[in-house]
Amino acid sequence: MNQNLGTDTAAPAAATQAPATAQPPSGTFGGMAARSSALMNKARIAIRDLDFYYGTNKALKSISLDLPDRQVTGMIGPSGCGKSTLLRVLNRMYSLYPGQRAEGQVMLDGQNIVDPDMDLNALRAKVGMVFQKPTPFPMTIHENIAFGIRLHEKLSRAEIEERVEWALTRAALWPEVKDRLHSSAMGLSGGQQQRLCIARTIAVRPDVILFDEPTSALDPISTLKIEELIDELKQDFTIAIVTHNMQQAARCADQVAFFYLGELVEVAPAADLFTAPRQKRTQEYITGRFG
Ligand SMILES: Nc1ncnc2c1ncn2[C@@H]1O[C@H](COP(=O)(O)OP(=O)(O)OP(=O)(O)O)[C@@H](O)[C@H]1O
Repeated sequence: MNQNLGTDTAAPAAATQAPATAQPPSGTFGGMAARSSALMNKARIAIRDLDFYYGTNKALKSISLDLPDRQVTGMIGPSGCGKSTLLRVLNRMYSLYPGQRAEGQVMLDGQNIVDPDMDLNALRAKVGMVFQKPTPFPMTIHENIAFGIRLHEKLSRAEIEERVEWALTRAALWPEVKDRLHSSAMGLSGGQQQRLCIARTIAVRPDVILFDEPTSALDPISTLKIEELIDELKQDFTIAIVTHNMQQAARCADQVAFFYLGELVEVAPAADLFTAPRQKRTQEYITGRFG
């Protein structure tokens, strides 16, 4: 888990990307940006010149972006700019749909995720996804977690029990469900269901977790819990979160990427992007002039 990829497997990211190394950039940025950039870890996923097509509609245009190891990348931008499409590339969900295709490089552990030969089962064990609407399976709380573990690993019964407890604890749900593990997951509240989905995702011990607007269906208290959880989980997992909520991006993300019409306009450490964006379009978006 969490072996560093490094950036040696791919060409450097686009000019708008702050380097995902411990080296502060020289010259180009002001002192604050340089200090913040120095906080970015090495890339866990390195995206280079990625194009994506829905049939003839090009939804992503030459995207180059690093997801730093064990840090949170926030993805923001107006509706239809390609944020969810990018997440769907990172776990190859698009492969289920004929006519959808990606070109370019998305490097993880020395392999190109968009390569047709990529082993999709292995990829989905490494890259987990949490959706907008909580989607527990109609089975018990325990089975929701154990089911995925059994699919990916051969563990003894005792090891499965241990992993179930570990995942529910990491997802900050264990104290609330430990006495009702064999009740239906459908009886949990929306916020609890979303934490169950997070537990289900981390139970197979992925390296990367993708969150697609994970709190948009939740109340403010449940939202806060999920945000705190994301902050906790980044100690062990590399995280990408798509959100329409800029305060959420500012609270959760180490770096933020702003997309517009299928292009990556700018990526920077969160504090810099929200206080000193370098691109006019970013500034217009974060000040509410469009979107
Ligand atoms: N299944 C599809 N078939 C054809 N075009 C699609 C499909 N899904 C998305 N698109 C198009 O791809 C582009 C990017 O959509 P995407 O859903 O990635 O945007 P988004 O930034 O996630 O939007 P939102 O914030 O509204 O969820 C849009 O132009 C959209 O119309």
